[in-house]
This record gives sequence, structure tokens and C-alpha cells, in this order.
Amino acid sequence: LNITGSLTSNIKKKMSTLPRVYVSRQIPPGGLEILRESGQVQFELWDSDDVPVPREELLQKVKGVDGLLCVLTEKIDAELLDAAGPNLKVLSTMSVGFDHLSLEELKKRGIRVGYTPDVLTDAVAELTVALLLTTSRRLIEATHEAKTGGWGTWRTLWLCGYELANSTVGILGLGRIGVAIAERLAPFKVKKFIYTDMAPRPELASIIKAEYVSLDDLAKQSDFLAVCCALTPETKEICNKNLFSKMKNTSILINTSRGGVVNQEDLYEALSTGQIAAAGLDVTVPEPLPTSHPLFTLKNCVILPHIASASYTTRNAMSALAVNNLLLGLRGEPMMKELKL
Ligand SMILES: O=C(O)C(=O)CO
Repeated sequence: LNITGSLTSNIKKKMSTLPRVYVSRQIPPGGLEILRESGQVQFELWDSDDVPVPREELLQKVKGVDGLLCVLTEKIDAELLDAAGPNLKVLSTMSVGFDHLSLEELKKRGIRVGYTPDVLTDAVAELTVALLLTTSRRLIEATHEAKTGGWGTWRTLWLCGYELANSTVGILGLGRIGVAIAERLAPFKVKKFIYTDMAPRPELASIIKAEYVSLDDLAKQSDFLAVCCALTPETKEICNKNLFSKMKNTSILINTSRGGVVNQEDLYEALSTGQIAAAGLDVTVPEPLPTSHPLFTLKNCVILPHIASASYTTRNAMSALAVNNLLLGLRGEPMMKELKL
């Protein structure tokens, strides 16, 4: 009994000196198992994937933690970092996007930040192609017609859409994901890839033989415009009335980056007046987009609930990478994927 007692108290003592971590979501097993088996931290978890942790609860739970693992629904701002206090040394987000993080506040406090690029590139590129084809070939309208009696005789122009063969595909923001999308679209016999970014990115562009053009030219020339840029103050609502007015009436906009890159009122106007042909959106503002939103009334707008990276393989890889970043950061070692602040 004595031996057990002292063992238990030793384990307890060891436990209480381990770094404390809060995990703001029930993350996929790929990462959770690494966290459980590491023996490196004591952690508490918001044990649900159906609802995000309420802000008040999050503000309480982060008090005094050394590490925080979050997902993109949590706003990591000055208020939250103040609530966490000076112990917080590492933030790890299970996302490639980091527009939910106030980088300035994190930098000011010397907090290191991990994120999850690369592991989701294939899944996001695949979904972007799926959304593009769904939108351009009107698949949602077509299945609806087939199911609800709209399917009469074979008709010459019924449910016609636009094909990729011989088209010009524009990429707004050329990074890993834009390249992966172009690589998948090339076999569809795309004629030309063009892109714009803050500056030319010759190394990436050469992989897909893409030509650097101005934003104006991107709008004017693209038959398909894929939005792949991060949401930053520079890209906020960059897809607006001005851009849509330069696009062809036959053009299609696809957005799998962040909803905030698109001005949704302007997009509604462009789609409902035929200024552009169609749009496929995996991301919106807000998320979820209320079912009463006018964009849902349009046949030429396909809206998905932010699922671009949602494959089992990818979500488990993101979870594992986020946990590894966190553990490495807490040990003071370089993370696998760390943001330079
Ligand atoms: O990782 C991200 O930033 C997403 O949007 C979801 O994969």
C-alpha cells in the first residue's frame, strides 16, 4: 500500500509539473493519440466536434496554459492571449489558414505559432476541381431536374455549361494549392494558365507554365478564376464589383480560400444579372452561411460548407501535424511547420 501510495504521489507530482495544454476541439485520432501517448503534457480538451467551444469557456480554460491547440473557428486575439497569461509559449492551429490569429499580438508576446500547410494541398486541390466541374457543368441543377420531373426529352441546349478544354484558367494567389489545382486541370486540355500575386513567383509558375498578369488582365482573360490566396488586409474583398465588371459573361469564379476575399453582395449582383456565368464557393462570410442568404436562391451558385480539406487522410494528417508542432514548440525545438512572425 505504501509503495503504491508513494508511486501514485510521485506520478501525481510529475504530472503536475508537466506543461499544461488546452485543445479547443475534439481533434481526429491521428493527433489525439500522439498527444495522449507523448507523456509530455497534461491536457484538457473541448470534447466535441459538433459545436465550437463557447468563447467564455475558452477564456476560462486557457488561463495559465503553456500551450494551446486550436482550429479555425477560434479567434486568437489580444483578449484571449491576455486571458491565457504569460505562461503561453506555443500556439498550434490545425489549419493552413491563419486569418483567425492576430499575428501581431502573438509576436508581441513571443508566442510561437505552428500551422498545417502541405498535408492538405492534395485534398484541397481535388475538391477545387470537383467544385469547378460541378459548377461549370451544372451538376447540382442537373440532379435536381432528374429527380423532380424536369427531365423531358433530350434537348439541344438544356443544362449546357462551359468546358475546360481550350480555356484560360486564372489563379488568384499562386501558392502550393494553386499549383496543385493547375496540375490537376492541365489534363483537361486547358489552353493557358495565368496568375496574379503580390509579385511574380517564377519558381512555382514554371511548374505549371503559368504567365504572370495584372489583376485586371486576370479578370479579363480568365474563363475560370480560382481564388487560392490567403485572406489578408490586401486581399479582403478583392473579388468585388470592379473585378466582376471586367470578367466575361461566360466566366466562372471558384473560391476555396476564405470567404472574406469575396464581396458577397457584389457577387450576388454579378451572378443574378449575368455579369458572370456562375460561382462555386467552399467558403463564405459568415460560416455557416444562413440558409436565408440570397446566394442560396441562385441556380448558378454552388455553395459547399467549407469541406475542401475534408478527407479522412488529410484531417488525420492535419491533426498529427498540429500536435507535433505543439509538442516540438513546447520542448523549445523547431516545429515541423512554423509561421515566421
Ligand atoms: O486549413 C484551413 O485553413 C482550412 O480552411 C481547412 O482546412
